[in-house]
Order: sequence, then C-alpha cells, then structure tokens
Amino acid sequence: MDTHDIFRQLTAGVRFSKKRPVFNPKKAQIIAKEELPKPAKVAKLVEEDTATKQFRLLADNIGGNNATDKPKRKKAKKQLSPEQLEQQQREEQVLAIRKEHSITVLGKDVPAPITSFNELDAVEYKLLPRLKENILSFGYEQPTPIQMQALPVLLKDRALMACAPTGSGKTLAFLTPIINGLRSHRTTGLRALVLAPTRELAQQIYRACIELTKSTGLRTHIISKASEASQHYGPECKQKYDILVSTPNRVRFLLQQQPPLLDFKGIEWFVLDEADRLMEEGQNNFKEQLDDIYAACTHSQKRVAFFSATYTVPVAKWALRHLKNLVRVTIGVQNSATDTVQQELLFVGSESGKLLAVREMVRQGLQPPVLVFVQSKERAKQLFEELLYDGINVDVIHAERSQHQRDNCVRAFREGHIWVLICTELMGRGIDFKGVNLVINYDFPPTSISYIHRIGRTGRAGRPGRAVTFFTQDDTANLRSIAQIIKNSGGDVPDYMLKMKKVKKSEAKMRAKKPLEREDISTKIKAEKLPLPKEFDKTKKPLQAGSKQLKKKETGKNSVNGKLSKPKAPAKEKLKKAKKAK
Ligand SMILES: Nc1ncnc2c1ncn2[C@@H]1O[C@H](COP(=O)(O)OP(=O)(O)OP(=O)(O)O)[C@@H](O)[C@H]1O
Repeated sequence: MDTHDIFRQLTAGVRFSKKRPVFNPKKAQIIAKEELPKPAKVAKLVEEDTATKQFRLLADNIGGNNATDKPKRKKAKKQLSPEQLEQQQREEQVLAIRKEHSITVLGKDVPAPITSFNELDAVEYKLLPRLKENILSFGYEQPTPIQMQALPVLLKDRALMACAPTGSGKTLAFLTPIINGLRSHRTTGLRALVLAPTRELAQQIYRACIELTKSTGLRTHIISKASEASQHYGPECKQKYDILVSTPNRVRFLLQQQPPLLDFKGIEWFVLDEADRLMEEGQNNFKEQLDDIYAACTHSQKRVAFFSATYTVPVAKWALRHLKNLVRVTIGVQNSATDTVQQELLFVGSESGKLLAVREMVRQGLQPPVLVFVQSKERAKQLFEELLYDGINVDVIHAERSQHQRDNCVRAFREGHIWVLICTELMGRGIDFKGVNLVINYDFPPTSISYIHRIGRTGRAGRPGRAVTFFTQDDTANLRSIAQIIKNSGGDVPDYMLKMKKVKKSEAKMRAKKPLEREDISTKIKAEKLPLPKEFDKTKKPLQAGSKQLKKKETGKNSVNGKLSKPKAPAKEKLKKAKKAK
C-alpha cells in the first residue's frame, strides 16, 4: 500500500469542501513528509464521490482486497519455502478473523487481531497477570471485535482511531493498554489522561478503571469538583495519581490557574472517548478546550487513541494532521446503529399525540428500565410532571439538576428503583445502563449521529433492545436519514421514507444546532383556547380607555406592576364557582 492509498483510505467518508483546501501539507509538520499525499493527488481525491468511495473501500476491506490485508501470494509457479507458506497461512487466518467479525483496518503493518484474552500473555504484549485476572473476573468469555483488534494495536504503541458500535466494549479496549503500559504506580505524577464529554460518562469510565487496576498499585482519579482539585494536584501535593479521568472543561480550568494546578508533561496516554463529540467545534463545544489540553501534553512518546461509535470529518482531519503511525479500526459499517436493537418509527400526528402514545405504551405494559429522550431540559421537566402521577416510577435528569441529584438519579435507575428515566442529550452518549429494554425518542433526534447514540443505550453487549422514535409532520426533514440507518441495520422501513427529499446541508446543520420549537408537553386544557362563558361576557362592563385591564388586553400580557402574573383562567373560575355551589 503506498502513501496515496493510506491517505485515501483514512479519509473514507470525509467530505471536503472544494472551496477550502482539504489538507494543508505545510501545516502538517508532524507527519513525516513521505506519508503525505501530493496536493494534486489530494485535489483528485476531493472530487471523488464520498458515498462511492466509502462503499468501495468497505467492500475492498471486508472482501479482503485491501492492500494492507491482502496476503502476499507468490506467483503460482514459484515454489514457496515452508516459512513463506506458514506466513501466507497466517495472513489468510488474520483475514478470515477480520472478515468473520467485520473488522476493517487501515494503516501500515496492522497487528493481527486476538481471539482470546489468553493471547495477550504472549511476549509481544506482556499483559500484566494481575490485569488479566481483573479482566477475567468480569466473566467475559472472549474479546468483542473492537477489543480483538484495538488491544493489539494499542499494546504495540500505535496511534488509533477506533469506530465500533454502541455497547461493544470500547471502554475495556482503551483502559487495558493504558494500565498495561503504565504497569505500576509512580510518584512522578499523572501519566494517562482519559477525556469524556459528560461527567456521568467520566464517572463510569473511572469506575471501570478502578476495577481494572485492582491490586496493580496504579491510582486513578476523577475531578469531581474543580475547586477541590488544588488539594489533589497542586505543586506541594504529596499524593500523586497515575491516571486522570475527566471532562475537558474541568481539566482546562485547572490548567489555566496560576500556577497551573495540573502538570501534563508526563502524560504518556491521551485517550478520547466519544472523540467526535469532543472534537465538535462552535459555541459550548469542546474543541477549543481540547486543543489547550493537548498542547499541555508535551511528552514526546505519548500514545493517542480516539474511540467512538460515530466519526465525523474533524476527527479524521485532526488525526491525519497530528498522529504518526496511525491505524484506523472500524467494526461493521461506520456510523451505523447497532444491529441488536429493534427499531421502530411511530407517526404520532402532533405533540399531544406523543403523550397519548406514551400512555398507550404504559397501558399495554412497559418493560422497565426505559429511557425517554427529549430535546431540552424544559421539555424534560414538562414530561416528568405529566408522567409523575401515572403510577410509574419516573425521574428526570438534565443539566439543571445538581450534581448530587444527577448522581442519585443515575444510581436509582441503575438499581432499578426508577423504571422510566426522562433525559436530554446529556445521557445520549456512552452511558452503560445494564439491560435498558426500551429507548423512546419522544422528540425526534436532531441528527442521525444523535439517533445512533441515543438508541445505543439499549441492545448493549449483545443483548437485545428496542427503540421507538416518535415523529410528527414537523420532523419529516430528518426522517429519510434515520430511516436509512434503520434499513442499514436490518430493520423494515416504508419505501416512501427512503424516497423522501434529501435535506440541504445547511438546513441539516441548522437543525442540529437549534432544535425545533415544539408545543409544550401538557394535557392540561389550555385556558386561552376555551370559549368565554356566556354569563361572563354579559355581566362585563365595556373597558374604559386607558384602564389597566384594557392595557393588559392590548399588550396581551397579564402585567401587574410590571411583573408577569398567571392569567386567571375562566375555566378555573367556573370550576371554583361550581365547587362553592356544591
Ligand atoms: N468482552 C466482553 N464480553 C462481554 N461483555 C463485555 C465485554 N467487554 C465489555 N463488555 C460489556 O459491554 C458493555 C458495554 O461496554 P462499553 O460501555 O465499554 O461500550 P461502548 O462500546 O463504550 O459503548 P458506547 O459507544 O455506547 O459508549 C459493558 O456493560 C461491559 O461490561
């Protein structure tokens, strides 16, 4: 495989604008010159249709025609030496394993996949016996496909960009090589950094790390409160940790203190979980924070690994620019939903139809635990108020709740005290609740990436799951792409959905940034929609010009002394009167 091929394959699925240069070789100083394609070749690549390119590359790889994977067959005429024959057989075996587990690899000299954790005892990996015991204590019979391929790649100190379906065991795939690489505790300070987009996910990774490091002596820490961090990391601090798990904002905050409260000069492992989310640019996104953090990790030998179930252009670009010796591993088809989830799209007519649909599902018998996704914290609160009195154990989690409340909520859901958890996008990524039976997308996901992650909260680790996505007339813009995802993972969708007009890129972007405005979630009768009772009108005197009441009517606000007050609902008045009469 020549350099041109490597670049072409690493950028599979990446769509470059013709206006902006795709890849500026001058900027990519870190990559060795010979690894870079010539600008003219890049331009040619840009013009290639992305979908065709992706399809061809996947077909090539899975079918084994990839130059990386292809066993070097000698010409039939030439007699093979026993060693050559053995080598050829080994290569064919590797290909067969990758094909069986839908593993696609891109890069030079990619290590062979393992099929059992026992293979990690080999001299080339030198897995710590204690670490292996910890892995086996989870009761896993064999590595998952991402573990099969990512473990050897990372244990051989290669940079990795890994894409594998939700719930496929990526956490173990990145924690094991870190722990094995660090081996034992040192008092020199932090040597590994794992970043995740939410605190809940960081907590989950932290807990997994504590389990995996048992009896190894390695110390892991999670930054729970930035304000307390000075005690743990300040220059005079005696107690040092080896591994730090956190969200980017807390880390950057500590780095920015004077003097900085974190020292990343010793970071040998830099791992991003949900890398595509962390690389998102724009307001309230992590990219800027990430750049600062990466710049502080100045160790010359640091290993970098990105993991996610989905990948986007910025991640591929960044990896190409910054990482040497890069391997890309994809399990199945990139950016696809896990095939263990039975997916349904349900037309509910209108916003009120959604509540009816949820209640109907409850009436028919919901199998908890159930996760319900809505698009905002306001809507999460509204839905919670609606379902609170429906006789189901329901709770709600969103960014406005305190950290303590969020932790309690997650714990109660994990322990089965809460059956239905209403949540926002906050819980969409990475969270591993065991045995979630159903995900309801109450509000249509803003992007197909969000859809893949949300429904991936069920159907994890090979278990079956179900996801129901409500849609109304307002959601049809994104319907086509999500119907396509369902079809790609083996589900049934009506033909008309797949034939719907593609949304413009600009519109898709806008929808991703700004969710649709929706009617409030409420079954309460709206006062303003009720006709005024007749007697109310008859007894009313005409309003005087300049009177408070008339002003209120003109402005449409119930303003008393400049403050907003609740409108007095005629229906409520009527109800009160009726009660008094009783
Ligand atoms: N080898 C294995 N065999 C069986 N189960 C496993 C194995 N490795 C991990 N698991 C289990 O699979 C579940 C999902 O793992 P994990 O949370 O790492 O998934 P993920 O790929 O990171 O998902 P997401 O993309 O949603 O973050 C966990 O409950 C974990 O215990």
